Amino acid sequence: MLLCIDCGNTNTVFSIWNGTEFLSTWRIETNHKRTADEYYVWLTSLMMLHDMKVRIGAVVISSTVPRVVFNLRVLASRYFDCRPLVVGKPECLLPVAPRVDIGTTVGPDRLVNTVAGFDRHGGDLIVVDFGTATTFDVVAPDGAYIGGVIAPGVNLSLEALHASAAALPHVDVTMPEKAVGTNTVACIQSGVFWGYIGLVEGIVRQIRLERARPMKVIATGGLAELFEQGFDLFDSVEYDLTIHGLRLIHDYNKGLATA
Ligand SMILES: Nc1ncnc2c1ncn2[C@@H]1O[C@H](COP(=O)(O)OP(=O)(O)OP(=O)(O)O)[C@@H](O)[C@H]1O
Ligand SMILES: CC(C)(CO)[C@@H](O)C(=O)NCCC(=O)O
Ligand SMILES: [K+]
Repeated sequence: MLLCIDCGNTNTVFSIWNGTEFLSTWRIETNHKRTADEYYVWLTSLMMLHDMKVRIGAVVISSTVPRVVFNLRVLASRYFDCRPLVVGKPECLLPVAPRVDIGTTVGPDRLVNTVAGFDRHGGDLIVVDFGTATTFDVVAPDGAYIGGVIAPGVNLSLEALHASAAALPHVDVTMPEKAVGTNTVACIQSGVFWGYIGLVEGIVRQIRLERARPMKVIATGGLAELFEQGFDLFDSVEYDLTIHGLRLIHDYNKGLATA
Protein backbone atom coordinates (compact mmCIF):
# COMPACT_ATOMS: atom_id res chain seq x y z
CA MET A 1 0.00 0.00 0.00
CA LEU A 2 1.06 3.54 -0.65
CA LEU A 3 1.12 6.21 2.04
CA CYS A 4 0.61 9.72 0.58
CA ILE A 5 1.66 12.63 2.78
CA ASP A 6 0.68 16.21 1.92
CA CYS A 7 2.38 18.55 4.33
CA GLY A 8 1.17 22.16 4.26
CA ASN A 9 2.26 25.07 6.41
CA THR A 10 -0.73 24.53 8.75
CA ASN A 11 -1.82 20.90 8.40
CA THR A 12 -0.41 17.61 7.20
CA VAL A 13 -2.68 15.07 5.54
CA PHE A 14 -1.94 11.33 5.47
CA SER A 15 -3.87 9.08 3.13
CA ILE A 16 -3.50 5.38 2.32
CA TRP A 17 -3.95 4.13 -1.25
CA ASN A 18 -4.66 0.42 -1.63
CA GLY A 19 -4.13 0.30 -5.38
CA THR A 20 -7.77 1.05 -6.16
CA GLU A 21 -8.95 3.68 -3.71
CA PHE A 22 -7.92 5.82 -0.77
CA LEU A 23 -8.86 3.94 2.40
CA SER A 24 -8.68 6.82 4.84
CA THR A 25 -7.50 10.40 5.14
CA TRP A 26 -6.17 11.76 8.41
CA ARG A 27 -5.02 15.24 9.33
CA ILE A 28 -2.46 16.40 11.88
CA GLU A 29 -1.10 19.85 12.64
CA THR A 30 2.21 20.46 10.87
CA ASN A 31 5.09 20.55 13.35
CA HIS A 32 8.68 19.99 12.33
CA LYS A 33 9.51 18.83 15.86
CA ARG A 34 7.23 15.79 15.64
CA THR A 35 9.39 12.68 15.53
CA ALA A 36 9.05 9.60 13.34
CA ASP A 37 8.00 7.61 16.43
CA GLU A 38 5.24 10.09 17.22
CA TYR A 39 3.91 9.94 13.65
CA TYR A 40 3.95 6.16 13.81
CA VAL A 41 2.05 5.93 17.10
CA TRP A 42 -0.57 8.37 15.82
CA LEU A 43 -0.92 6.57 12.49
CA THR A 44 -1.14 3.06 13.93
CA SER A 45 -3.70 4.18 16.54
CA LEU A 46 -5.94 5.50 13.78
CA MET A 47 -5.46 2.35 11.73
CA MET A 48 -6.41 0.20 14.73
CA LEU A 49 -9.46 2.34 15.43
CA HIS A 50 -10.56 1.76 11.84
CA ASP A 51 -9.71 -1.93 12.07
CA MET A 52 -7.24 -1.55 9.21
CA LYS A 53 -4.58 -4.18 8.79
CA VAL A 54 -2.45 -2.81 6.01
CA ARG A 55 1.21 -3.06 5.15
CA ILE A 56 2.66 0.16 3.84
CA GLY A 57 5.39 -0.50 1.33
CA ALA A 58 5.83 2.91 -0.31
CA VAL A 59 5.65 6.55 0.74
CA VAL A 60 5.28 9.73 -1.33
CA ILE A 61 5.63 13.17 0.25
CA SER A 62 4.89 16.75 -0.77
CA SER A 63 6.04 19.25 1.81
CA THR A 64 5.85 23.02 1.73
CA VAL A 65 7.84 22.97 4.98
CA PRO A 66 11.34 21.66 4.20
CA ARG A 67 12.19 20.90 7.84
CA VAL A 68 9.49 18.28 8.34
CA VAL A 69 10.83 16.09 5.56
CA PHE A 70 13.65 14.75 7.73
CA ASN A 71 11.37 13.07 10.28
CA LEU A 72 8.99 11.86 7.57
CA ARG A 73 11.95 10.19 5.85
CA VAL A 74 12.85 8.51 9.14
CA LEU A 75 9.22 7.36 9.48
CA ALA A 76 9.39 5.74 6.03
CA SER A 77 12.73 4.03 6.53
CA ARG A 78 12.31 2.94 10.16
CA TYR A 79 8.71 1.73 10.07
CA PHE A 80 7.92 1.01 6.43
CA ASP A 81 11.36 -0.03 5.29
CA CYS A 82 11.31 2.18 2.22
CA ARG A 83 12.84 5.32 0.76
CA PRO A 84 10.11 7.92 0.26
CA LEU A 85 9.61 9.77 -3.00
CA VAL A 86 9.77 13.50 -2.20
CA VAL A 87 8.18 15.90 -4.71
CA GLY A 88 10.56 18.67 -5.69
CA LYS A 89 13.70 16.56 -5.17
CA PRO A 90 15.71 15.87 -8.34
CA GLU A 91 15.04 12.13 -8.17
CA CYS A 92 11.27 12.73 -8.27
CA LEU A 93 10.32 13.28 -11.89
CA LEU A 94 7.18 14.98 -13.11
CA PRO A 95 5.31 14.08 -16.31
CA VAL A 96 5.90 17.64 -17.59
CA ALA A 97 8.56 20.03 -16.24
CA PRO A 98 7.40 23.43 -14.95
CA ARG A 99 8.21 26.45 -17.09
CA VAL A 100 9.21 29.25 -14.70
CA ASP A 101 12.13 31.65 -14.20
CA ILE A 102 15.51 29.98 -13.81
CA GLY A 103 16.31 29.42 -10.15
CA THR A 104 12.67 29.50 -9.04
CA THR A 105 11.49 26.75 -6.75
CA VAL A 106 7.80 26.04 -7.19
CA GLY A 107 5.95 24.87 -4.10
CA PRO A 108 5.60 21.07 -4.31
CA ASP A 109 1.88 21.32 -3.48
CA ARG A 110 1.42 23.47 -6.57
CA LEU A 111 3.29 20.97 -8.75
CA VAL A 112 1.15 18.16 -7.36
CA ASN A 113 -2.07 20.13 -7.92
CA THR A 114 -0.96 20.79 -11.51
CA VAL A 115 -0.42 17.08 -12.21
CA ALA A 116 -3.76 16.16 -10.61
CA GLY A 117 -5.71 18.94 -12.32
CA PHE A 118 -4.24 18.09 -15.73
CA ASP A 119 -5.05 14.41 -15.24
CA ARG A 120 -8.70 15.16 -14.52
CA HIS A 121 -9.36 18.15 -16.77
CA GLY A 122 -6.53 18.55 -19.27
CA GLY A 123 -4.69 21.82 -19.83
CA ASP A 124 -5.76 25.47 -19.96
CA LEU A 125 -6.65 25.14 -16.32
CA ILE A 126 -6.44 27.27 -13.19
CA VAL A 127 -6.21 25.40 -9.88
CA VAL A 128 -7.18 27.49 -6.85
CA ASP A 129 -6.02 26.07 -3.49
CA PHE A 130 -7.38 27.63 -0.29
CA GLY A 131 -4.67 26.64 2.18
CA THR A 132 -2.43 28.71 4.42
CA ALA A 133 -1.94 30.78 1.29
CA THR A 134 -4.50 31.04 -1.49
CA THR A 135 -2.68 29.91 -4.61
CA PHE A 136 -3.60 29.90 -8.27
CA ASP A 137 -1.68 27.46 -10.44
CA VAL A 138 -1.86 27.93 -14.18
CA VAL A 139 -1.61 24.75 -16.26
CA ALA A 140 -0.62 24.97 -19.95
CA PRO A 141 -2.21 22.84 -22.70
CA ASP A 142 0.65 20.31 -22.38
CA GLY A 143 0.21 19.99 -18.59
CA ALA A 144 3.14 22.20 -17.55
CA TYR A 145 2.91 24.46 -14.53
CA ILE A 146 3.61 27.87 -16.05
CA GLY A 147 3.16 30.16 -13.07
CA GLY A 148 0.36 31.62 -11.05
CA VAL A 149 -0.57 33.70 -8.08
CA ILE A 150 0.14 33.56 -4.33
CA ALA A 151 -2.27 35.54 -2.13
CA PRO A 152 -2.57 35.51 1.66
CA GLY A 153 -4.80 32.72 2.92
CA VAL A 154 -8.26 33.42 4.30
CA ASN A 155 -7.46 32.45 7.89
CA LEU A 156 -4.12 34.24 7.69
CA SER A 157 -5.87 37.49 6.70
CA LEU A 158 -8.27 37.15 9.64
CA GLU A 159 -5.40 36.45 12.05
CA ALA A 160 -3.43 39.40 10.70
CA LEU A 161 -6.33 41.79 11.39
CA HIS A 162 -6.71 40.47 14.93
CA ALA A 163 -2.96 40.53 15.60
CA SER A 164 -2.35 44.04 14.29
CA ALA A 165 -5.48 45.97 15.29
CA ALA A 166 -6.03 46.23 19.05
CA ALA A 167 -9.83 46.53 18.83
CA LEU A 168 -10.42 43.73 16.30
CA PRO A 169 -11.35 40.33 17.72
CA HIS A 170 -10.53 36.92 16.31
CA VAL A 171 -13.30 36.01 13.86
CA ASP A 172 -14.04 32.78 12.00
CA VAL A 173 -14.68 33.06 8.31
CA THR A 174 -18.28 32.63 7.18
CA MET A 175 -20.58 33.94 4.48
CA PRO A 176 -22.18 37.09 5.91
CA GLU A 177 -25.82 37.93 5.34
CA LYS A 178 -25.03 41.33 3.92
CA ALA A 179 -22.03 43.27 2.63
CA VAL A 180 -22.78 46.13 5.03
CA GLY A 181 -21.86 44.86 8.47
CA THR A 182 -23.62 46.49 11.42
CA ASN A 183 -21.16 45.24 14.05
CA THR A 184 -17.40 44.66 14.15
CA VAL A 185 -17.57 40.90 13.59
CA ALA A 186 -19.96 41.28 10.65
CA CYS A 187 -17.72 44.00 9.16
CA ILE A 188 -14.66 41.75 9.32
CA GLN A 189 -16.54 38.77 7.92
CA SER A 190 -17.77 40.92 5.07
CA GLY A 191 -14.30 42.23 4.33
CA VAL A 192 -12.78 38.80 4.16
CA PHE A 193 -15.64 36.91 2.51
CA TRP A 194 -16.53 39.46 -0.18
CA GLY A 195 -12.88 40.40 -0.48
CA TYR A 196 -11.96 36.83 -1.42
CA ILE A 197 -14.91 36.46 -3.80
CA GLY A 198 -13.61 39.58 -5.56
CA LEU A 199 -10.04 38.37 -5.39
CA VAL A 200 -10.87 35.06 -7.06
CA GLU A 201 -13.09 36.71 -9.71
CA GLY A 202 -10.53 39.41 -10.45
CA ILE A 203 -7.52 37.13 -10.66
CA VAL A 204 -9.31 34.58 -12.84
CA ARG A 205 -10.51 37.35 -15.18
CA GLN A 206 -6.99 38.76 -15.46
CA ILE A 207 -5.40 35.35 -16.10
CA ARG A 208 -7.97 34.62 -18.82
CA LEU A 209 -7.23 37.98 -20.46
CA GLU A 210 -3.49 37.33 -20.35
CA ARG A 211 -3.79 33.80 -21.69
CA ALA A 212 -6.37 34.94 -24.25
CA ARG A 213 -8.18 31.60 -24.13
CA PRO A 214 -10.90 29.91 -22.13
CA MET A 215 -9.52 28.49 -18.89
CA LYS A 216 -11.35 26.05 -16.64
CA VAL A 217 -11.15 26.83 -12.92
CA ILE A 218 -11.09 24.13 -10.26
CA ALA A 219 -10.77 24.62 -6.53
CA THR A 220 -9.40 22.61 -3.64
CA GLY A 221 -8.60 23.17 0.04
CA GLY A 222 -10.75 23.28 3.13
CA LEU A 223 -12.37 26.64 2.42
CA ALA A 224 -13.21 26.03 -1.24
CA GLU A 225 -16.72 24.96 -0.27
CA LEU A 226 -17.42 28.25 1.49
CA PHE A 227 -16.67 30.26 -1.65
CA GLU A 228 -18.44 27.82 -3.91
CA GLN A 229 -21.94 28.24 -2.47
CA GLY A 230 -24.13 30.34 -4.69
CA PHE A 231 -21.32 31.74 -6.81
CA ASP A 232 -20.18 30.71 -10.21
CA LEU A 233 -16.48 30.86 -9.40
CA PHE A 234 -15.41 27.27 -10.07
CA ASP A 235 -16.15 24.55 -12.59
CA SER A 236 -15.61 22.04 -9.80
CA VAL A 237 -14.39 21.67 -6.22
CA GLU A 238 -12.18 18.67 -5.49
CA TYR A 239 -10.95 18.13 -1.95
CA ASP A 240 -8.84 15.11 -2.85
CA LEU A 241 -6.89 16.90 -5.59
CA THR A 242 -3.49 17.05 -3.87
CA ILE A 243 -3.64 13.48 -2.61
CA HIS A 244 -4.72 12.31 -6.10
CA GLY A 245 -1.71 14.12 -7.59
CA LEU A 246 0.65 12.49 -5.10
CA ARG A 247 -0.59 9.07 -6.12
CA LEU A 248 -0.17 9.93 -9.82
CA ILE A 249 3.39 11.16 -9.29
CA HIS A 250 4.25 8.02 -7.36
CA ASP A 251 2.85 5.81 -10.14
CA TYR A 252 4.65 7.85 -12.79
CA ASN A 253 8.04 7.45 -11.06
CA LYS A 254 7.43 3.77 -10.35
CA GLY A 255 6.54 3.26 -13.99
CA LEU A 256 9.81 4.91 -15.04
CA ALA A 257 11.79 2.77 -12.60
CA THR A 258 10.37 -0.49 -13.92
CA ALA A 259 10.30 0.54 -17.60
N1 LIG B 1 -16.03 26.89 7.37
C1 LIG B 1 -14.78 26.96 7.81
N2 LIG B 1 -14.40 27.93 8.66
C2 LIG B 1 -13.15 28.02 9.10
N3 LIG B 1 -12.16 27.20 8.75
C3 LIG B 1 -12.47 26.20 7.91
C4 LIG B 1 -13.78 26.01 7.39
N4 LIG B 1 -13.76 24.95 6.57
C5 LIG B 1 -12.50 24.50 6.58
N5 LIG B 1 -11.73 25.24 7.37
C6 LIG B 1 -10.30 25.09 7.64
O1 LIG B 1 -9.66 24.77 6.44
C7 LIG B 1 -8.51 24.01 6.75
C8 LIG B 1 -8.35 22.91 5.76
O2 LIG B 1 -7.82 23.47 4.62
P1 LIG B 1 -6.51 22.97 3.92
O3 LIG B 1 -6.10 21.65 4.42
O4 LIG B 1 -6.76 23.14 2.49
O5 LIG B 1 -5.51 24.07 4.33
P2 LIG B 1 -4.66 24.28 5.63
O6 LIG B 1 -4.46 23.00 6.30
O7 LIG B 1 -5.28 25.37 6.42
O8 LIG B 1 -3.37 24.86 4.97
P3 LIG B 1 -2.09 24.11 4.41
O9 LIG B 1 -2.56 23.06 3.46
O10 LIG B 1 -1.35 25.21 3.78
O11 LIG B 1 -1.49 23.54 5.64
C9 LIG B 1 -8.70 23.42 8.11
O12 LIG B 1 -7.65 23.82 8.94
C10 LIG B 1 -10.02 23.97 8.59
O13 LIG B 1 -9.89 24.48 9.88
C1 LIG C 1 2.71 29.19 -1.65
C2 LIG C 1 2.73 28.01 -0.71
C3 LIG C 1 3.03 28.45 0.71
C4 LIG C 1 1.32 27.39 -0.74
O1 LIG C 1 1.24 26.26 0.05
C5 LIG C 1 3.75 26.93 -1.18
O2 LIG C 1 3.39 26.46 -2.42
C6 LIG C 1 5.16 27.48 -1.26
O3 LIG C 1 5.82 27.60 -0.25
N1 LIG C 1 5.63 27.80 -2.49
C7 LIG C 1 6.95 28.26 -2.78
C8 LIG C 1 6.97 29.39 -3.76
C9 LIG C 1 6.23 29.15 -5.06
O4 LIG C 1 5.41 28.22 -5.19
O5 LIG C 1 6.46 29.91 -6.01
K1 LIG D 1 -3.11 22.12 1.10
